[in-house]
Amino acid sequence: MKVAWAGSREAFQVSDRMAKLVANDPVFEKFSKPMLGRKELFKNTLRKAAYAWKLINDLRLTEEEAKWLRHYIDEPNYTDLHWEMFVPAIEGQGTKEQKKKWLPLAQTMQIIGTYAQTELGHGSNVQGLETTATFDRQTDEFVMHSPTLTSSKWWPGGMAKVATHAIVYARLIIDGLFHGVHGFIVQLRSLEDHSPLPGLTLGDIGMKFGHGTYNTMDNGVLRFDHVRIPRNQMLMRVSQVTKEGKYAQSDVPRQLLYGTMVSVRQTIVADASKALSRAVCIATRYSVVRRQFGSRNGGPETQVIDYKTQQSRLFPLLASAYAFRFVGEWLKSLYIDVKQRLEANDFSTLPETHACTAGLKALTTAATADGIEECRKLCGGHGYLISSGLPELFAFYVPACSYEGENVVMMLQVARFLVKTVSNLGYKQPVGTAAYLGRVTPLLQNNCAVQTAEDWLNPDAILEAFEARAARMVIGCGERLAMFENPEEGFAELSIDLVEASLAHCQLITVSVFIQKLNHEIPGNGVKRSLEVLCYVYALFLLHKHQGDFLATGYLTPKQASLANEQLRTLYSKVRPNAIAFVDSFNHMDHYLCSVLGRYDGNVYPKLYEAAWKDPLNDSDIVDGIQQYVQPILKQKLHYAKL
Ligand SMILES: CC/C=C\C/C=C\C/C=C\C/C=C\C/C=C\C/C=C\C=C\C(=O)SCCNC(=O)CCNC(=O)[C@H](O)C(C)(C)COP(=O)(O)OP(=O)(O)OC[C@H]1O[C@@H](n2cnc3c(N)ncnc32)[C@H](O)[C@@H]1OP(=O)(O)O
Ligand SMILES: Cc1cc2nc3c(=O)[nH]c(=O)nc-3n(C[C@H](O)[C@H](O)[C@H](O)COP(=O)(O)OP(=O)(O)OC[C@H]3O[C@@H](n4cnc5c(N)ncnc54)[C@H](O)[C@@H]3O)c2cc1C
Repeated sequence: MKVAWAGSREAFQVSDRMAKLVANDPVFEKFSKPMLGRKELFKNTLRKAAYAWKLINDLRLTEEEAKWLRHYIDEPNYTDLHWEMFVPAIEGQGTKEQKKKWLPLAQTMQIIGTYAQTELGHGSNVQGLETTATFDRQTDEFVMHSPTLTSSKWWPGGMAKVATHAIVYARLIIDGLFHGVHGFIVQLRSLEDHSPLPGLTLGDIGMKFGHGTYNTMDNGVLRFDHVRIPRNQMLMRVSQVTKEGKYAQSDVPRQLLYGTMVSVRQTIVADASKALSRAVCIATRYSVVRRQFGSRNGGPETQVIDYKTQQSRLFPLLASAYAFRFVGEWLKSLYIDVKQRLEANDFSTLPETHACTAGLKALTTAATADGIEECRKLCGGHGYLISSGLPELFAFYVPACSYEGENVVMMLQVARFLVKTVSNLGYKQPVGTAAYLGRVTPLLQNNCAVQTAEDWLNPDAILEAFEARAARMVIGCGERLAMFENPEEGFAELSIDLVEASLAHCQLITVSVFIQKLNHEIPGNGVKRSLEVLCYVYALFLLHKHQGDFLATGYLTPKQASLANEQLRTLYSKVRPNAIAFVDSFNHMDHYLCSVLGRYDGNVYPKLYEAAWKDPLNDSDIVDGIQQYVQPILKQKLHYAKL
């Protein structure tokens, strides 16, 4: 199962080696992080990042190994933006010459980059960005300027204190004419003494949610006061500006300017299963250790994992972790394919890839963020302790619902893709993830054939149910949209339904990828049978949760919906004996989990007790402030009524 989770034996070995490397090195200790102040926390992260870079070079780690190493170090920092956004932006949007000049500098970290798109006033609406890049023909330069307070760049990671360079997105202006938003490579700091270059105001935007997690990152603010950069620092694969000030667009579609976001959204989907599996691992192990009620004749109480209600909250999350792992793997291969096509100037699959990355990013991050919080509740009161590992994980994870495309905004992008697909149905056969929309007639006419709970243990029945629900919701939206004279007005009016239809479409993708995975790639019958159980749990849990959609679209009868729920309860009993094996298969080490409740050895209570004594408040019996503020109250002998 560890191999099935990792994707291959080689993938398992690489990640396992890196997990052990990090866990066994005292530099990467992280248990004391929540006790550090901001400055110490930040410096500590800089130290770890520098040490990691040294390891990567000394041990000659491959790109894959280096990614895993950074993952297990488990502290967001400037290198994430450098590797995940700055470098890919140059790769995807730079010309050959630009790549030749900038990539070697970035790949050896002689320069450190960030991605400066969002502004104080605009994040989702990229076309609304206000920063200007005005071409000056006399000097062959762009003048970068922040004309308003709301045009201040706001959020870019690593920008406040570390990055030497940034890809800055700004409105291109030539001779007073606006030519849309483009990316520019801008140097921010001196490579000699790290001071901000003249004309730039740079700072940190302040503390963020949680304590020890995202505050290791220096998210920054940046303002330009007429800062000049050479013309050849505009990323020019999509559009070019000549030294005469002529603006030209190549055959490459403008959407490629958004290409870096497609790449990172894909990574975010692949990473969702890491965060969810981590929370599920903690909650499952603890649910086996924790006992409440049910003791008879002085015997042990019941393990809380044996309560059906605990199972009904925990096991769907376990199944979701596996579903997200497989859909992440699938999306990665879709992305690798589109990347190769884009390099060869084939842009045909970009719209579908954009819809998949946007929608699955929204689906997986929302479910993971909610799932982590559910795991905290599944651990009762102890889940609220930092030493459970869950509060910090939650604080680290929740911004994923906002960054790289706010989730609702992303679902609306999926909706645009679906509406377009439906309106083209007469003359363009949909392919890939939208292929089912080409079979609307049977999907709209046929109803579910399930008659017994057992009948739900059938991938075809499940797939058809999810296809019919998505098709009926999408087509329904399409029909209502057609009644509006102004399509944009209609889209806005129906946006709530469109977001729900997009979710149905994305859930269909996750369910069908899980089913495909079972059909083709699982080594070992035992592993395959166990994963089948999780696949059914995932699908029937979604069906139960969204049964309103399945019933309202008329595909299911109430009886069939209740048979699905009956089968789901039976499936929980099949998951129970393997629950620990399922979470051990994630291969999460204690160092990575950083959780007393989720320890591999299950030795929870002594370690919980021990961890409490490490709190700085327990350094002495009488702490600072007691004599000054508590003792006087005790000694005054005043009755509150007399105050
Ligand atoms: C603990 C951690 C430890 C270690 C980590 C270790 C390793 C790290 C590993 C991974 C890192 C992973 C995650 C990162 C971690 C943290 C986050 C850090 C950084 C975060 C960065 C950011 O957030 S950067 C800013 C991101 N901003 C956004 O996402 C903005 C969202 N808005 C948009 O995308 C667009 O503006 C819009 C799509 C909403 C609308 O665009 P608009 O210009 O108005 O265009 P439309 O008219 O709607 O569309 C025009 C057509 O273009 C199509 N389109 C839109 N977007 C794309 C696209 N991306 N690709 C292709 N096509 C696109 C659209 O569909 C339209 O097409 P038509 O055919 O209909 O014309
Ligand atoms: C931790 C973190 C790190 C980040 N790092 C970076 C970075 O490195 N570089 C960078 O450039 N940016 C970064 N960002 C910024 C991030 O990309 C934006 O915050 C994100 O894209 C959301 O945009 P917004 O803040 O403008 O949200 P808004 O769009 O203002 O969202 C507010 C609300 O409005 C709703 N809404 C907006 N538009 C619509 C619409 N058309 N229809 C319906 N509802 C709508 C949203 O659903 C949401 O509920 C980071 C953000 C965070 C939290």
